Amino acid sequence: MDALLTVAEYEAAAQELLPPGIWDYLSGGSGQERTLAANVDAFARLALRPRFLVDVSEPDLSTTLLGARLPTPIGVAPVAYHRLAHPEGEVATARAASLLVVSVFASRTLEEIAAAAAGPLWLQLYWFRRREVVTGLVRRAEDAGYQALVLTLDTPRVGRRLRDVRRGFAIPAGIVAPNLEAAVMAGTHEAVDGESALARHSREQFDPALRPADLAWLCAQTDLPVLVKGVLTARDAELALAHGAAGVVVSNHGGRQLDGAVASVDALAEVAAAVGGRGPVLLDGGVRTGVDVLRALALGASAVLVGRPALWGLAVGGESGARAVLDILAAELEDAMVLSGRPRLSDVDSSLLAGVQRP
Ligand SMILES: Cc1cc2nc3c(=O)[nH]c(=O)nc-3n(C[C@H](O)[C@H](O)[C@H](O)COP(=O)(O)O)c2cc1C
Ligand SMILES: O=C(O)C(=O)c1ccccc1
Repeated sequence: MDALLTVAEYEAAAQELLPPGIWDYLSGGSGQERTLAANVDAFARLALRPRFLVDVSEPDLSTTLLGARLPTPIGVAPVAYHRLAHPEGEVATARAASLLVVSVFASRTLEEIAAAAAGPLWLQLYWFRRREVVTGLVRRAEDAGYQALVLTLDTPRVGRRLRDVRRGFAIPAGIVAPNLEAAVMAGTHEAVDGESALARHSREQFDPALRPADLAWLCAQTDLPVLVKGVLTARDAELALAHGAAGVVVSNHGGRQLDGAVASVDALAEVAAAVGGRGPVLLDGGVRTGVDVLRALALGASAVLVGRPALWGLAVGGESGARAVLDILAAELEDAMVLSGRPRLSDVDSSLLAGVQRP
């Protein structure tokens, strides 16, 4: 087989390899999948304005995020159950990633992942009704050396993902979320009529009454920085920072929650302006090339996260497949920085984009 050269080629190879039900869970979105498609399409509409007569002989992709030096501004978004893609699951991803946001629904323990990790780990949390589940995870993350927490705001319940509803999707027996006690996980393996097992589970276990005061309470439980994920408006960025958040992840959950929500890259400039340098602004959703990474940085992102692309790499080749996908994105980003006359990330701003208001 010829080497796979693009994320799109990994996507096609992963689809060949994975059972259809797992493929649909990983790749699908909610509703008509309009936001899923919009995330990718919105990037393609952002045209670049290269400049020349700039010394681009030493491109530098490195950056600092929450005090940690990273070789590239590309991390892995929190995705549940990496063992759906590969038996080693998150341990393989952690070896490949320079920044991994571990899902609270990870299929390996926080400690196993920490022992394997090549770079910083952050732990993503949902707002469980049983608050002691949240605080217990915060303690474990601190003890295992995780460097930040990420509270996902966009999931008061799991969205209607019609592919999963039609298949009666449930997590296969044998793949578990070992960081959550069995009582909290009840029902995730049983198909139900008219709803995916995860959607039903989320209605039972997630507290949909999450308010700003709860975010402030979570921040007070820990010295770790707490980022909020799922921000699409200046209003929510401001509220979150005012209640203790250290940064935000601009995201629509990869088009899996509110179908019709704005493409994440189209929400980025508004959110970055509201944050105004008070903390990092990450973006996820639809990043499929290094040029997409550059576009997000130009609109104010401090770094980007990729969700599905990492899982496609994992499905194709475990640790080395995940690494290959991240290496493709980094190589494409370097190429785009050199060819656009922006050899350092500090050179990347909105002057790179056609038709974007410049300060
Ligand atoms: C299979 C799958 C599982 C996910 N699980 C979680 C999760 O447990 N927690 C979370 O905050 N986001 C979760 N997400 C959303 C991702 O963190 C991220 O927002 C999204 O995948 C980014 O879009 P992309 O896949 O286009 O890169 C999941 C996404 C996918 C595809
Ligand atoms: O599938 C998802 O996108 C997700 O966020 C989730 C929610 C609950 C359990 C597992 C994953």
